Amino acid sequence: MATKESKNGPADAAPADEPVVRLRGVGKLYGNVRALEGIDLAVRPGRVTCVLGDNGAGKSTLIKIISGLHQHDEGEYLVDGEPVRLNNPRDALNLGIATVYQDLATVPLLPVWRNFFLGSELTRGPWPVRRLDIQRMKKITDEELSAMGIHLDNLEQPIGTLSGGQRQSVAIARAVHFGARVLILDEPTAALGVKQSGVVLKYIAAARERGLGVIFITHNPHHAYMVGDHFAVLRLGALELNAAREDVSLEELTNHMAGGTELAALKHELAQVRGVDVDELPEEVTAPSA
Ligand SMILES: Nc1ncnc2c1ncn2[C@@H]1O[C@H](COP(=O)(O)OP(=O)(O)OP(=O)(O)O)[C@@H](O)[C@H]1O
Repeated sequence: MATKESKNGPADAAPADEPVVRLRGVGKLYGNVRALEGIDLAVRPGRVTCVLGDNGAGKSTLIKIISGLHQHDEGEYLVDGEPVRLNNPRDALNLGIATVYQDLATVPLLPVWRNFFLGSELTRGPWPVRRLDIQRMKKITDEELSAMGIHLDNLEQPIGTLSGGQRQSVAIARAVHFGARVLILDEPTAALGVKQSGVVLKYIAAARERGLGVIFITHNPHHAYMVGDHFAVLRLGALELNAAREDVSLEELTNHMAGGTELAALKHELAQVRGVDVDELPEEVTAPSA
């Protein structure tokens, strides 16, 4: 079970605009490897918080802490304004924090509606003749997908026959149905082409419209900027940018992600290689902003 830490009692009710999830100075060590340090992050209802960063920057560690898979070693993790310590993902789910992983944990050969209710099947009738309530599960699946603007011709089709974008969208609708207030999306567009990524971005926006706080993990600043309200860029375990949309342009975000200084050095090296026309590389590579 999640334990609420005693510093704030239940009397300290969270004000209406309080973030659902807030991290204050959170740090994490794996032995003597420092994976995260001094992370401040707020996830508000009806807002998309994008977490960007290169490989090894600490994105997975951060979502593991928020989703209850790992515990933080430093700082505070607050839910509804109260410090918590989550022992497992069930604790996070009980607080309304759901994670949609890239592999989606679906059974490809089972119909869409079976996957929607996987592990939480509805039944009817008394024990020992209790049976699956197939009609109700199909109806709810249909209603929940429609509410997110997802229209499938046939809920009987195996989920493995859907496109990658559609499968992600079903997983998002499923999390919303089972009571998520905060949705963590682990690189949902990483393996998708342009069109399918567009499908997923549309449903991220739909989840926001339904009042969820969304944490969107991505490598891609363009995808982040299409739906993001707030941007956190991780670099070597620390936040190198933590800015609201109005305070950062797409160009700045791209430059932070690209590591402008490193790219400038790379461009210099490429200049020594025959056949690489460095003048064709983007201008910001040579003039990174601070
Ligand atoms: N279980 C572990 N034991 C030791 N070090 C770890 C462990 N997990 C992660 N690390 C280290 O912590 C740092 C952050 O890793 P993390 O996986 O969180 O980064 P990431 O941004 O998610 O990268 P990727 O996009 O490649 O998954 C890295 O230096 C990594 O080597």
